[in-house]
This record gives sequence, structure tokens and C-alpha cells, in this order.
Amino acid sequence: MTVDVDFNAEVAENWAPLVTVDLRYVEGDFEQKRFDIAKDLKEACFGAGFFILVNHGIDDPSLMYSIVPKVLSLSKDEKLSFKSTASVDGDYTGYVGDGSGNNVEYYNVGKFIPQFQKPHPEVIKQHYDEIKAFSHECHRVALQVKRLLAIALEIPASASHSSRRVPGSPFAEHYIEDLHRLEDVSGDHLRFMRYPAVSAEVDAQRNNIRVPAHTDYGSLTMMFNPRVVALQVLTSTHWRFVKPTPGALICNIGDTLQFITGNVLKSTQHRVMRPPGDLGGLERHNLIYFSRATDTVRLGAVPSPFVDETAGEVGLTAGEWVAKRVQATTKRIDTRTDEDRRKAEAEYDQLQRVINEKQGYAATSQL
Ligand SMILES: O=C(O)CCC(=O)C(=O)O
Ligand SMILES: [Fe+2]
Repeated sequence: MTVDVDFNAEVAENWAPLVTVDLRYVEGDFEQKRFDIAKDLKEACFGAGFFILVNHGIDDPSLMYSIVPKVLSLSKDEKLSFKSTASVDGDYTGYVGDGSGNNVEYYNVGKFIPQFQKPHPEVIKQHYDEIKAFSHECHRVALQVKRLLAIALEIPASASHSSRRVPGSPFAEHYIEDLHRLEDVSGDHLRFMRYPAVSAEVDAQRNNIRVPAHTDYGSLTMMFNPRVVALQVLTSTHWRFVKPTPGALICNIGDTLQFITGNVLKSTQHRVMRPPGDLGGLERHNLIYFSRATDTVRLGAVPSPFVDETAGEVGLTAGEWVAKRVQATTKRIDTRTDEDRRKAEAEYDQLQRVINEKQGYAATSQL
């Protein structure tokens, strides 16, 4: 898909001001470099909660992007036969949408561990090994970001198990990484996402909002630079579009990291709009990796001079929080009656409010 990017001047002047984090020297024997990168990340995550990640080393995502229209152009019956059971049990893997092709829809591929082994459509099976390798690359980069976050948060080396100490480092660099092990049960998934082309009239009826304001539920979200502009980030009281950066990942912090840092890392609200200007009539695709903490991780504070020890505790595990939010999200799609829809909306809003209020936003609907 090639898109002539033609933004109107108003959009171009109001891009969200996001920090770029460059991972070029993150690996190897570059402790000082690593600390410098962590400084950039700190500025981004203590502030906007969103950042642009470059030199991440993940292969070109073209093959993965080519799966989006294939898996989401299956027949309604076929898509619904792979429907996620999220509204019942919080398992987000599989197809999410109404099957019609007229609304936002996605296919989530979960972790490659027995708990998430499921039947898949032919096109996913055909590329299964590539999807697995790609997802593992995403997981590896997500861990690099978490190592940098542990440095940014100055988690003291004394908090490490001895086998995980980094010689000479004053910080427990692997502390947050270790809450996200590849082999553990968690809701990590790679998402193939499609926004169908919608007429200006239909979009106008919902104030041009295609995905309402929300925060993400897990730890870190990494988007493979969707080319069609539509994502907006809330920066103080202004919604601003995110400018595409070829080859980069658009990343944001999720609720889990906000909880375990007592709101120091920001799970920032964002939403998806009708693309501006000439882009409005285009179908939009997105490829997203959602990184999540191991289900059993408690949402308590990490040791850090920046974190109030008592702030994070909400009496839930990361898995319980994510499952609640995923259930509330998908129930809104699955409800049949107006009454059920109202209930589902209320449940969803109540959970979203927990996060917003910790950042001083009373309610999303007030924005
Ligand atoms: O498509 C996008 O740009 C953002 C999607 C999103 O926010 C989400 O799936 O959580
Ligand atoms: Fe999101």
C-alpha cells in the first residue's frame, strides 16, 4: 500500500511533540550509552507516556502488514468462527469485531506457549513461523525498553537477585524485564488491525472518533508506524495527531507500568480519528505488539527513589487487571440489548476512570 501523505497545514503544525528514543547502542558494553538512552526515555515516559523508537533492529514489517487485509477479508462466518472469548474469560487472542467488515476489527495472535495454542485461519497458519519469529523480536525489544526503564527509575542494584546483577551497575537493570518473561503466561499479542474506509457522513455522526479515548492495559504498546495518520495523543488538554516516522515504532506506556510505578510512568490516553484531509477516505491498517507483565505479577510499587511505595497497590495482579479491562472492552461489542450495552459502557468507564484519576483527569468524557 502506498499512500501520498497530504496533511493539511493545521495538522502538520499540531503534531504531538514526542521524544525520539534511539536504541542503536543499547546492547553490548556501552553502559554510559545505555544511561544516556535511559535519560531520553525517562523524559518521554515520565512526561507524554508516548515516544518514537528508532534503530530498534526489528525486521521490515511488510510481510506482517500484508497479513492484515488477508486475515480480515475472510467471510463474516469464518472470522466469527475464530472469535476471541475475551468477553467471557479475558483471553484476547483470536478475532475481535462484528464480522461485518464495516467497523474496526482485528486479529490477535497470542504468545507461543501451550495456553494460547488455538486453531487459526489458513493465512495465519501459512505464516505461523514468521509471525512467531517477528513476535519474539518484538518481545526482545520490549525487554530492552524495560531495562532502560529500570535505569530511568534508578531501581537499586540491591533489589536484584544476585544472578541478575549487572556487574558495576548501580541499578537492578533486569528488574522490570524479569516481570515479563517470554515463557510466562501473559497477554502479550501481535495485533493485525483494520479500519475500513468510512464515508465522511458516517464518521461525522460520531464526531469523527473511530476508537474512543482510552489507555492501554498492559505494559508497553509498540505500533509499526501506521502510514495513515489517525492516532491522537492527549497532551495536557489537547489532542494531537502522531506524525508517522518511517521505520520507527510508536510506543506507549500501559496501565500496568503506571500502577507499579505509582503513576510516575504515564499510561496516556489516546484515540483514533477519521484520518485528516485527503486521507479520510482511506482504509487504514495497523500492526501492533502489546507487551504485558506475567499474569501473576502483583500491581505493587517497584523499589525506586521516584516511586511512592504505597501508591501502586490495588490488590490485583497484572493478569487480573488486564482481564477485567479486556472483558469490559469486548462486552461492549458483544452486547445485544441497549440495557446490556449501557451496563458494559458503565463497567468500562469505571475501570478507565481508575487510571485517569491517578493522572488528575476526572473522566474521559469530560475532555
Ligand atoms: O490504531 C491506532 O493507531 C491505535 C490503536 C489503539 O489504540 C489500540 O488498539 O489500543
Ligand atoms: Fe490503544
